[in-house]
Amino acid sequence: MAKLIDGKKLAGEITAQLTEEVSRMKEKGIVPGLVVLLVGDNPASQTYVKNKEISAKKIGIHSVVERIPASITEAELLAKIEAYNQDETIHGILVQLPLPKHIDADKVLLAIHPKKDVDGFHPYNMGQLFIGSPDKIPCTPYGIMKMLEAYQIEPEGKKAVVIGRSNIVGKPMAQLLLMQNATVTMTHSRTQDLPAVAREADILVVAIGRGNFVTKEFVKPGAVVIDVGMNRDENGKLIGDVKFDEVEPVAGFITPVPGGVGPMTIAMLMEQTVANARK
Ligand SMILES: NC(=O)C1=CN([C@@H]2O[C@H](COP(=O)(O)OP(=O)(O)OC[C@H]3O[C@@H](n4cnc5c(N)ncnc54)[C@H](OP(=O)(O)O)[C@@H]3O)[C@@H](O)[C@H]2O)C=CC1
Ligand SMILES: Nc1nc(=O)c2c([nH]1)NC[C@@H]1CN(c3ccc(C(=O)N[C@@H](CCC(=O)O)C(=O)O)cc3)C=[N+]21
Repeated sequence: MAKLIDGKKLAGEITAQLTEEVSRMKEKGIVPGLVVLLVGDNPASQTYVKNKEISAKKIGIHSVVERIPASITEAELLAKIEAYNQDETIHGILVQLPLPKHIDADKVLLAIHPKKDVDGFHPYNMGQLFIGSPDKIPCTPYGIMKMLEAYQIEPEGKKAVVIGRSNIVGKPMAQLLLMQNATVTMTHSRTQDLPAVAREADILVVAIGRGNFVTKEFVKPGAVVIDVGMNRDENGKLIGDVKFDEVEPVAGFITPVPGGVGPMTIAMLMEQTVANARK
């Protein structure tokens, strides 16, 4: 049976440390501030934003959530971002993705000041990551690296396979594993014989967005399986991309959904916001 990687517990420990640190910062008159801009009423986004709000409150981060109607124009949204770029009480700006179709997400991410880009999605921060000197790191892959570290899983020399090549998860994930000297294979929807490729992995990271897609045929016995997926089944229950009950007996380590990668993503967002206020 696989050992469970408890993201929720680890995120709780990180949150507790941040809470202490923020109370010390407040004695010096510093209050970390985070703004989340949520455009439209994507129900999935609402849950994430709610969890971020709860976590920020717990830590003592000044948290602003702007719920903006989908009818906002691109120019109006860019103006809001510019105002937060100038606002000294705000150390982190996050624009929840996806955005409505009439708004160019690339333009929006480019408008966030790289120093306040606690998501690590700005092309400057992405570039820094890919040349090997990161400052802000995309929170989901960053949280995954923290989980590996906490469970003493050493990527060096291991074969890592990443399924999914999005800018927010798959690509930065592969880069972080590469920086830790793993031998990394990136796979996607055009990969031929994906189960055979995945079966080579000592560390398998799955970020596809299809419930229960990864079955035991994808997993080498003893492998570390990290499930990024957040999907709803026919009953509305939250499920990962990995068929947990089937893979768990084969894997060496596995992350659950919920309680795995999700809480760590939020913890890293808080960490990068506090780090910014510290500077
Ligand atoms: N827990 C967390 O904190 C987070 C969870 N998520 C979740 O992770 C999942 C992935 O998110 P994200 O990276 O944004 O997704 P995207 O939809 O942006 O990308 C999905 C990737 O999966 C690949 N893919 C799709 N179908 C297959 C297939 N049948 N075989 C192989 N590869 C496939 C796509 O390939 P191609 O490029 O060829 O189209 C693409 O590269 C979602 O469930 C999302 O909700 C996302 C962010 C944070
Ligand atoms: N600019 C931007 N940055 C993001 O980081 C970002 C985004 N846009 N868009 C959407 C994805 C998704 N995402 C999640 C974060 C936390 C949970 C999370 O807290 N999950 C919990 C509970 C979920 C629940 O119970 O509903 C868990 O897995 O245990 C999930 C998903 C961040 N994303």
